[in-house]
Amino acid sequence: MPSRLTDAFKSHPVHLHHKHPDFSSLQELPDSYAWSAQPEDQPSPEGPIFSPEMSVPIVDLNDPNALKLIGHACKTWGVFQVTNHGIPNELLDDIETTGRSLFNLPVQQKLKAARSPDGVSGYGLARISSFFAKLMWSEGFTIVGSPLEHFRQLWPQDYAKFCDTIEEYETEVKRLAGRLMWLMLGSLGITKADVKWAGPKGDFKGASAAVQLNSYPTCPDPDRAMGLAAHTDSTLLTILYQSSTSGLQVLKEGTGWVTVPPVHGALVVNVGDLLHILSNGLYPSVLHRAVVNRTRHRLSIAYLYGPPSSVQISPLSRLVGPGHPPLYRPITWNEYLGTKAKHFNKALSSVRLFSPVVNGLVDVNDHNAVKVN
Ligand SMILES: C=C1C[C@]23C[C@@]1(O)CC[C@H]2[C@@]12CCC[C@@](C)(C(=O)O1)[C@H]2[C@@H]3C(=O)O
Ligand SMILES: O=C(O)CCC(=O)C(=O)O
Ligand SMILES: [Fe+2]
Repeated sequence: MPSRLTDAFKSHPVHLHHKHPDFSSLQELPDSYAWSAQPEDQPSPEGPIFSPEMSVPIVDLNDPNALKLIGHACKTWGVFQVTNHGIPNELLDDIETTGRSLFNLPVQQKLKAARSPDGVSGYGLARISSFFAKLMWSEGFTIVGSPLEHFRQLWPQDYAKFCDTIEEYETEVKRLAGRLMWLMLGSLGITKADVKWAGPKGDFKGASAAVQLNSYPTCPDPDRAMGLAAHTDSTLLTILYQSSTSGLQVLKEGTGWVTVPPVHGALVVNVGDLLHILSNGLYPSVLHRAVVNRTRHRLSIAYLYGPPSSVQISPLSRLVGPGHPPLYRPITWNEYLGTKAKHFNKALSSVRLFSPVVNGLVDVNDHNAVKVN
């Protein structure tokens, strides 16, 4: 039987020994949450620099040039924002309300739907927490497929309306993800005939995905705290709704951390590790993180989109040839998630066929796991 996304961590359970925090009771930042500043976090002596080249591109999907603009954004940034994407603002408001209702529940209630160490779905700390000595100022809730089972535990009387919202969002965002896949692949000259696992209609019907609700409560000392530590996503692509509070930052080579400002109704799309592999390294899987703030409880909703979980992903043959050897070995999404659970930010280099140093190639995705303290 082919494996499912829900089986991804069966052989790589992630044990988090941290207590689940009640953020609202913390008036001061406990030492366990105090991250020391990294050199790249220091403000530049000239102050913040703003210019169009320094901003994550915004692409209007109705623009006749969208394909080209997306290709350029993927190559230079690995991330862009989209407008006119077809997901109604009312649905974005509804999913934000659902997320807020969930995270506003008492901790003991949320823990009724806790994610198990070898499971994917449920409430808990970010999976990558186990790689860091310090705790992140956030909590998350992961949903794969139907949220029914967990939502019944959270709201025994009231779960139906919340389930409907999530399911409606999953339908809409899945359609958008398929459309974005063809725009991102199309910008590399890839056609439907090149990607057999996208299905006969090219609709990525068997794709797997997770909805990740992230909550970043108000923080008494935001400059020393970290919402979600720097990471790349183990996906083909991720679609993020970051509501109206900023917090998402992406690392731009040569510039440093760049804030992605919330644009009303826009969604952030980033290249994930598996699209980096498919593109044979042409599109970087962008390193990103979330910072927190003193006065606003920030919510973000990520749609983590990947291939059917047992399809072998490898550099597309059209992008491989003399002078362009395949840079990565084939790997399934489930196997890759296991590799990420073990190696975190070194997961991509662990599936790389050629060492970037030995071959004189610079791998923009050769990030080291940044352990703080
Ligand atoms: C499919 C998945 C990707 C993810 C692990 C997960 O099973 C569901 C949660 C995802 C997430 C969201 C926050 C950041 C991240 C690194 C994490 O800890 O959980 C990603 C994982 C990932 O992309 O590797
Ligand atoms: O909250 C954010 O802005 C980032 C969330 C994120 O990176 C993720 O869920 O993978
Ligand atoms: Fe992410």
